[in-house]
Amino acid sequence: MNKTAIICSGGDGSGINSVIDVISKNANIDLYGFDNSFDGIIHSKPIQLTRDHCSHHSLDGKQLILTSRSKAPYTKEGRQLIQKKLQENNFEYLIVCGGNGSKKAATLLEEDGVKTIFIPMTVDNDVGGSEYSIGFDTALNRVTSIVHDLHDTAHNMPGRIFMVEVLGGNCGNLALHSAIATASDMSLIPEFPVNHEKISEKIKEKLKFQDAIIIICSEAAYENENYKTGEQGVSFEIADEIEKNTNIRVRKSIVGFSMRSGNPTFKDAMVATRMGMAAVEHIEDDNTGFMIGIVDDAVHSISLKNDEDFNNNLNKKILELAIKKDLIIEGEKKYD
Ligand SMILES: Nc1ncnc2c1ncn2[C@@H]1O[C@H](COP(=O)(O)OP(=O)(O)OP(=O)(O)O)[C@@H](O)[C@H]1O
Ligand SMILES: O=P(O)(O)OC[C@H]1O[C@](O)(CO)[C@@H](O)[C@@H]1O
Repeated sequence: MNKTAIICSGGDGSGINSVIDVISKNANIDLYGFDNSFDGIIHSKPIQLTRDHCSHHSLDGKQLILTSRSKAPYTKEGRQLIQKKLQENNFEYLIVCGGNGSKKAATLLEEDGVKTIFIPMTVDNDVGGSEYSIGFDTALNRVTSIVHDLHDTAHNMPGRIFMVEVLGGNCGNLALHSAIATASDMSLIPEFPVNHEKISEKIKEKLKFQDAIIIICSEAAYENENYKTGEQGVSFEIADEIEKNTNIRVRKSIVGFSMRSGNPTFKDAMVATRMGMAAVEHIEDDNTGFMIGIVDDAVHSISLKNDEDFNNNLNKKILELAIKKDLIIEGEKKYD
C-alpha cells in the first residue's frame, strides 16, 4: 500500500473533494489528509480518508480537509520539519492542492526529497502551466447568477450603471471570463491600468446606444494605500470617480467570498475527478515531481522542475475576445 498524505493550501476551491474521493477509492493507496495545510502536517494528526466518507461528501462545498496559509514551507527548517513529520508517520507520498504559492511550496518539497504531486485549486485560475484550476468554474457560476439578476433590475429601471467587484487575486481571469459570459459592458482588470476618465467616456459612449451599463471589476483593478488584493473595495473608489465624471449614481455589489464555496459545478467535479485519477497513476508508478494540469483541454503532467516564473497567466484568447467585445479599455498593457 502506498501511504499518501493530501493537503489543501491557500484559498479554498469548490470541487476539491472529488480529487480526494477518487484517490480514496484506489485499492493501492492508503489515503490520509491533514487539516490546515502544511501547519497541519507539523502539528496535527493525520485523518484517514475512507472511501465511504469521501463518497458521501464528494460534492460538498465544505472541504473534506481544511485549508490555510502557512509560513512553514518558506524556510529550509520549516520544510525539514514537514519532511520529518511525514517520515515519522510513514508517509511515502504528498499531494498538495492549491494555487501558485502552494505550487512553489510543492516544488521546494520535491527538491528536498519529499515525493510530491501538485494539483491546481484556486478560484483565481492563475496557476502557471495549467489552463485550469479547480474552483474557477464554480466561482464564475456564482458571478453569473448575480449578474443575471442585475440584468433584470437594469431592465426594470433603465439609465443606471452597475459595478460588480469579483475576487481573482492579481490576475484578471475571473473578471474577464465573468464579463464575457454575462453580457456585461466592461471589465476592469489589473493587466490594463485603470484610467478613470477613459472609463467614464466609454460609459457615456455606450449609453447612447443602450439603457444600462454593467461593469465587472477585478478586486485587483489597481492597488494603492487603501486597497490591496484580498481586501476588496477598490470598485467603490472607481465608482466614485465615474459618478463625478458622468453625474450618474453607480449601483455597487461585491460578490465576495461566496465565490470560493458552495457545491461545485459539473465542470469542477469532473476536472477534479480527472486530475485525481492522474495523481493516482503517478503514485502507482512511483513517479512524482509533477503538477497535474490542463493543457489544450486535456489532463497533462507538467514537471515541477520546469516551474516557469509566469509573470501573468491571463488567458490571451479570452483577452482577444474581450477586446473584440469592447469590454477592455485599452491603455498601456502591463505584460508582453
Ligand atoms: N515562495 C514560497 N515558498 C515556499 N512556500 C510558499 C511560497 N509561496 C507560498 N508558499 C506556501 O503556499 C501557501 C499558499 O500560498 P498563497 O497564500 O500564495 O496561496 P496560493 O497557493 O497561491 O493560493 P490562492 O490562489 O488561493 O491564494 C503559503 O501559505 C505557503 O505555505
Ligand atoms: O481568503 P484570503 O486569505 O483573504 O484571500 C483572499 C484571496 O484569495 C483568493 O480568493 C484566492 O484564493 C483571491 O481571489 C483573494 O484575493
